[in-house]
Amino acid sequence: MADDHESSPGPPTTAILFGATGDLARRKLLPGLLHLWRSGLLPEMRVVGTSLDEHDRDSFVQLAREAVAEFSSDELDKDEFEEFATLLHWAPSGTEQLVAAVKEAEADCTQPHTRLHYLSVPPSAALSVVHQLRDAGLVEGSRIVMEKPFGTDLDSARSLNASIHEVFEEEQVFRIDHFLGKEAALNILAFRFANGLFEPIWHRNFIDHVQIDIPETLGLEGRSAFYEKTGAYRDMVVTHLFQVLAFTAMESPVALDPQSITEEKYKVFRSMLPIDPDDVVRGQYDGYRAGDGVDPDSETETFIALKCFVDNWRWADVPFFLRTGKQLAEGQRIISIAFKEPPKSMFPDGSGVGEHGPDHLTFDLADSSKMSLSFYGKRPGPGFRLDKLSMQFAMQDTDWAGSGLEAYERLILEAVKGNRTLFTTAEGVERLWEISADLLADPPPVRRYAAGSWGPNQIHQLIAPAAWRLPFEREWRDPS
Ligand SMILES: NC(=O)C1=CN([C@@H]2O[C@H](COP(=O)(O)OP(=O)(O)OC[C@H]3O[C@@H](n4cnc5c(N)ncnc54)[C@H](OP(=O)(O)O)[C@@H]3O)[C@@H](O)[C@H]2O)C=CC1
Ligand SMILES: O=C1O[C@H](COP(=O)(O)O)[C@@H](O)[C@H](O)[C@H]1O
Repeated sequence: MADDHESSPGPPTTAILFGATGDLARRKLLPGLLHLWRSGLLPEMRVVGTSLDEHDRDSFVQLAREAVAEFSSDELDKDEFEEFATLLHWAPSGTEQLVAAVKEAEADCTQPHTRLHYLSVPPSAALSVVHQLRDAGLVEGSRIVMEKPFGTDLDSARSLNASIHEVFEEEQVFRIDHFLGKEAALNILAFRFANGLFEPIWHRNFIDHVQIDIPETLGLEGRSAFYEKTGAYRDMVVTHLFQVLAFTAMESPVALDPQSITEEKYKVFRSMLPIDPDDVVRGQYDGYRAGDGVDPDSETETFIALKCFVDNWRWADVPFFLRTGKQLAEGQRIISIAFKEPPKSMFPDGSGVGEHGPDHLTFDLADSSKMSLSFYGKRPGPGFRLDKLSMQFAMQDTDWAGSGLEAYERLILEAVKGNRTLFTTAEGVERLWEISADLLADPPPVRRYAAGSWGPNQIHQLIAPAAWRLPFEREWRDPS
């Protein structure tokens, strides 16, 4: 990342999209590839789509046209679709058909293309695709993007990694976690390591606790059969929330390069204590069991809140509270760092100090980054009455508004360039399953919660005497 700035174009690329008719491909990958091509970041591109569906080139182009019309946020991308369509090819299922389609796609190319195999398929299909690529002779010099979840526990993750390594070198494997491609997540690194202000207080002497809170309002429309085997812990925590935790907790990397960042993240994972099932609240929203493909007695959690610890010199005894779930009251993605209260207060009882929780710093991981520093200040007027005030920053309010790449676009570009900085490694993934073993073996009971609520009541005991920062007492200020 340091040498190869993201604004430089990637090499000529053939993106081979397995699962090209699926939800992720339609919502993110096809619009993202079009955007990368149109913006000149992947100017020499071919796309080969494939899935188990019966398609040909024309019907695939039509599917991509509809996907772009529905999901692309950039009107110009929509306008230029027809030219992009000439770069699309379809491979009917079968190894020979795949080889033929890649050959056809690259027939008019004047330079060698980097082949990027994107496995946007259900986890159960991933290994068969890996073996198909081996049989098709499409492994050498290529890169492979693997979607989460990477296994369902330690044994399955080890076995999946071992099987992948029989075909691909680890350097060719890009395990994607799209939260690591979010502009706002990367801004945590900038904020922490490009400024002198906060890093000196970024540890247990000054920080009381950390919250990583990602409630979602959406339910499981069309995904309940997949989700029933996955649940909130595997879908969100062992993936996105722990990765975000690593960015928040890691030591300063030696450089902005894959090895340095990966080393520091892995040190965080190694320092994490095993998740104690007594520190976990699981929930399931009313109505989940009626979903297609869901067991009527399902114990799958659609909500999880937990307390965990990074047991190193910087963070020993500082609780990290994580929460995420479906069908909750609000959709938010925040990290909130709560500072310790002053040891003594000169302010008399009733002055308001501490009444609204600790002073804290909040990062909003929404597509356009926001940050807020909440602190106590004096209310204007007679006497000495204190209230919570805040300094807020919104990227949307700068000249850079709208110039970022969407997370999948950034990660596809980095994978094509062979830059592994923002991807997870086999050992990192395995360590996260290792600390999850006690919880997976002995999960606490699933408690019901009403759709549209904030989850089961037990979440308040989990975090007491602190309180969840969400729902916010005050809204983010509208920058405009
Ligand atoms: N959807 C999302 O928002 C996110 C998804 N992911 C991950 O992305 C992956 C895909 O998810 P999603 O798009 O939602 O799933 P879908 O079920 O919507 O799509 C899966 C796609 O894979 C195809 N497929 C299934 N088996 C094979 C196979 N053996 N060879 C080739 N293609 C195959 C399906 O084809 P057919 O329809 O013909 O069966 C379909 O096109 C999963 O690993 C998921 O965990 C990760 C983050 C977010
Ligand atoms: O990977 C996943 O992420 C989404 C949330 O991602 P976002 O970028 O839309 O916030 C989540 O809804 C989904 O269940 C999960 O599989």
